[in-house]
Amino acid sequence: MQNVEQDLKLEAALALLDRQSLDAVKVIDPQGEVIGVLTRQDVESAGELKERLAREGTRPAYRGASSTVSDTAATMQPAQDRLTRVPIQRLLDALHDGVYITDAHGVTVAINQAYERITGLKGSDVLGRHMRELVRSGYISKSVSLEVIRDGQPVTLVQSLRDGRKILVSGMPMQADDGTLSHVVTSVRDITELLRAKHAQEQLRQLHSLHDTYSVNSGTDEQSLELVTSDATADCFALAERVAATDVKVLIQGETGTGKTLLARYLHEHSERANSVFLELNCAALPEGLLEAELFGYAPGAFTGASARGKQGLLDVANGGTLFLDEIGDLPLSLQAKLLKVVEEQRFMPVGGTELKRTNVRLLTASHHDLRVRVSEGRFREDLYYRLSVVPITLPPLRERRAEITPLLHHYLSHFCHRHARVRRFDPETLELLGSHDWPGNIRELINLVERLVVTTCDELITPKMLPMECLAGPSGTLHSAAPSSPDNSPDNAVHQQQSRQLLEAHSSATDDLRDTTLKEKTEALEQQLIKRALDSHRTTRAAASALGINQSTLVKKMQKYAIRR
Ligand SMILES: Nc1ncnc2c1ncn2[C@@H]1O[C@H](COP(=O)(O)OP(=O)(O)OP(=O)(O)O)[C@@H](O)[C@H]1O
Repeated sequence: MQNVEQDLKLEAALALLDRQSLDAVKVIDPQGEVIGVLTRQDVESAGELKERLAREGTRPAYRGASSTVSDTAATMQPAQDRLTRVPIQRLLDALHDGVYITDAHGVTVAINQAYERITGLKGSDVLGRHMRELVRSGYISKSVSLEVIRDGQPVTLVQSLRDGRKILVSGMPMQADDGTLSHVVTSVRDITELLRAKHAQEQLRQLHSLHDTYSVNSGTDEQSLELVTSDATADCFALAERVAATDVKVLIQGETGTGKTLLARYLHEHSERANSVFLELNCAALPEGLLEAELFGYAPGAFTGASARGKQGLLDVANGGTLFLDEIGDLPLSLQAKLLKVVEEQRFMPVGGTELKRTNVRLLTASHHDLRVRVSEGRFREDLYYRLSVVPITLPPLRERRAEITPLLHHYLSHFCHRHARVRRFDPETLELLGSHDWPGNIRELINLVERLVVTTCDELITPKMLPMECLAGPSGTLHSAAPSSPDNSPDNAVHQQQSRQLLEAHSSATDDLRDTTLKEKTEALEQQLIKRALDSHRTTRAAASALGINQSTLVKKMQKYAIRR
């Protein structure tokens, strides 16, 4: 804070701004009312003003009253005697930002040239008119001045002009000496370009964050399009290649893990949109509200907790590219109606929005449900089904394309050996067992198992005893197990693994001897062997029972039944 007592000419006032690194100077009229604010940016345009003043021989002077100069603003009073030589309008016109001044009642008393340039409104349209009247007659969409008068506080907001440009409007209340409101000074800045740059930045940010949530197209994806095919799937990929270049909607059906997403990427990468974005959204993964917001985006402050900036929907972000909607059969009916509009008109309404948005996106969809059944159950719109399934492709489960199992095992073994720097190979018997496994989780299950075997085994050779129990159950069901279908490292699974090893060993020695016996007898023989082994390797019946996954009393009963002693 400092006091200014000396006379200051206009140039000196501007220099003061510069020299003292002030951000703004308030300009006060002869009656002591603040009628303008010179910002640092205005100093830049002051050169032009000075030149003009010099040309006209005007040497305006300002007197710094015994007023306070803060770090950010200096208050100066025009010298009464020389005021007539300082046309305030000229000062306002020198500003780069638009200025709009009303009195305390909201009647327009001054605007500058920049305001006319930015808004396209003329002084003759607004001077002397009340803001309410201007809003009513449509000259101005919203009056910041009226808000400042109502609240007695500065107000800043972004307004849209009819030509789409955005302006930042900041209204400041100006007080008279007695503390009452005297004027409202509003500055107006065209921020269209600034917003455009910010928007681009925000789009980029959202795209980056999408990488974490969704699969965004990336040529470096390790699993991208490294295909193992057999006759059963080669036809699917050939068909995909034929239709990829067109924009037709493809509905991919198949069990989980059969490669639906991979096929969708394949379609995208063989299409003309290959250089644009590929986004994937799993419609079964989110509750309805969130799904709608992700897909269609929302307007700023559309609902409690919504970002004040709003959010772009995937339909927007994927504009020009491909949007893959996985598990489309789980899309709630209300959103199916909205999606139908996108399919038919390439337009959609963001949540809480007021304007329809256009999008040029190729929609690919997939479902593990039979969508026709969903339609017949009334859970999927028939019109949407036909729109989305112009070309339906069904990927068979892995058990129906067994020819792919061994190539897939080798493919992923070398992939994970490379990734984890290990050397591993499959024992032929292991390959045989895995080749006859039913793979309910399809290729994803196979990939997970291979990675797990690579990292958990110590020997180079992967033998059958290292396999989880469920993989020992061949298609004939000779050894059926209730083990969990996906491999994991839980203690439960360790028990199952141990059991499976025992079962396998028991199986190989028992099958020959028992060829002519009944299933019940075989099972009992195996059970006895397993119990004996468990008792051999554990000190107590409790530990043996736990290793077998049964409780102690069951084990004791079985020991009695088979007359097994410790
Ligand atoms: N023909 C193939 N050759 C090699 N890898 C494949 C093949 N098909 C699928 N995969 C791989 O199998 C895994 C599962 O495939 P994908 O995610 O495409 O299945 P999905 O049917 O979309 O599964 P979900 O229904 O659970 O979404 C992926 O890692 C994928 O790269």
